[in-house]
Amino acid sequence: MSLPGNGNGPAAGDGRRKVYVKVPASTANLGPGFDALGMALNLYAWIEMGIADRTEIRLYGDQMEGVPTDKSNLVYKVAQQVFEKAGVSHPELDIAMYSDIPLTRGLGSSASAIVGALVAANALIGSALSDYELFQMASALEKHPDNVGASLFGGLTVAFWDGTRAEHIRVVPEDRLEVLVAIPRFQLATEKARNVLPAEVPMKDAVFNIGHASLLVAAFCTGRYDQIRHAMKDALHQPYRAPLVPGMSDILEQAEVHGALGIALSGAGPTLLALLDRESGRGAELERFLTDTLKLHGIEADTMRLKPCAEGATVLTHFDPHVTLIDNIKGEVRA
Ligand SMILES: Nc1ncnc2c1ncn2[C@@H]1O[C@H](COP(=O)(O)OP(=O)(O)OP(=O)(O)O)[C@@H](O)[C@H]1O
Ligand SMILES: N[C@@H](CCO)C(=O)O
Repeated sequence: MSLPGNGNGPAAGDGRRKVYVKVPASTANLGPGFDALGMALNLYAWIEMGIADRTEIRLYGDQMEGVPTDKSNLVYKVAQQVFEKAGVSHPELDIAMYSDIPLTRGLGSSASAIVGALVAANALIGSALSDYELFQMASALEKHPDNVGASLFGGLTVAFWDGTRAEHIRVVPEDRLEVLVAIPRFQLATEKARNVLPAEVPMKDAVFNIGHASLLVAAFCTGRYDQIRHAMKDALHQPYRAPLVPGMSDILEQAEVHGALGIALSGAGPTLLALLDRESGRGAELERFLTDTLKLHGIEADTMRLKPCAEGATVLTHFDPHVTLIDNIKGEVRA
């Protein structure tokens, strides 16, 4: 993380209650589990929220460029939905947010904002809504349950949303599973990456994905990581999205030769996400392969070594309302 220095806005010193939420990034689909599988990652955003006389929204970190600071902000709007559902009114909010999750890259930034806002607003009103209700709201807002399920509950989530209800089961991957992401230095909005998908798919492709997604879940549940290379294949979205990410097809074809247990487009992209066995010792080779291949296709990318995160969004009780959000986070990182 790269935290800014001090002087990032006023400390919460008016004596009113503030709540703090830490929410993980997420990767969706994991190849074949389109709109169904999600995994929380140890890359985070933090939200501070309090009731105020006048709305103020402060955004910190390198990842917030272009995000509005008025009442059109997603966090503000989602918080209002929580209050409305709970039958209370708090039109003015003091919100601060710091995020290490890159925007519009396929690492669930919008889901982190939605989930962080839901959990923070709910905490502010004494947890009037259940986690199940928050999950229904999150899935309806994001229009698919994969990223929001992972950010809310942590671990690997297997979920559906049928347009009116969402259900999920959480599985915690073993410790030896590591994640390597290559994040191209360009943004790809989910909306754009969904618009290239066909409205209908051949039955054989649907059957292909049901088998592969099912095998992938079974591989996670049983620790049969040798099956991930076979299971993490997709016929429903990656073939259509490949032209949006130059180099992606070569990477999907060859990453296992360079040490990946499996590889996929992360969410709607453009990030590519490889799973690794910690004991393989091949992380550096794989990292080179990913960045070199993207570079061959004219794409600069940054890599991050991550891990699955077992915990979902968490209300932090140890943050001090008398210092800034940034100072609280710095304290947490040091702790
Ligand atoms: N902290 C935030 N506050 C307000 N809005 C945000 C925040 N983070 C993300 N967003 C909104 O979400 C948009 C990005 O959502 P999008 O679904 O395109 O990408 P993503 O969530 O990063 O990727 P993916 O869904 O593929 O994992 C941003 O352009 C912004 O409008
Ligand atoms: N399942 C979604 C995740 C992106 O938010 C997609 O692939 O479009």
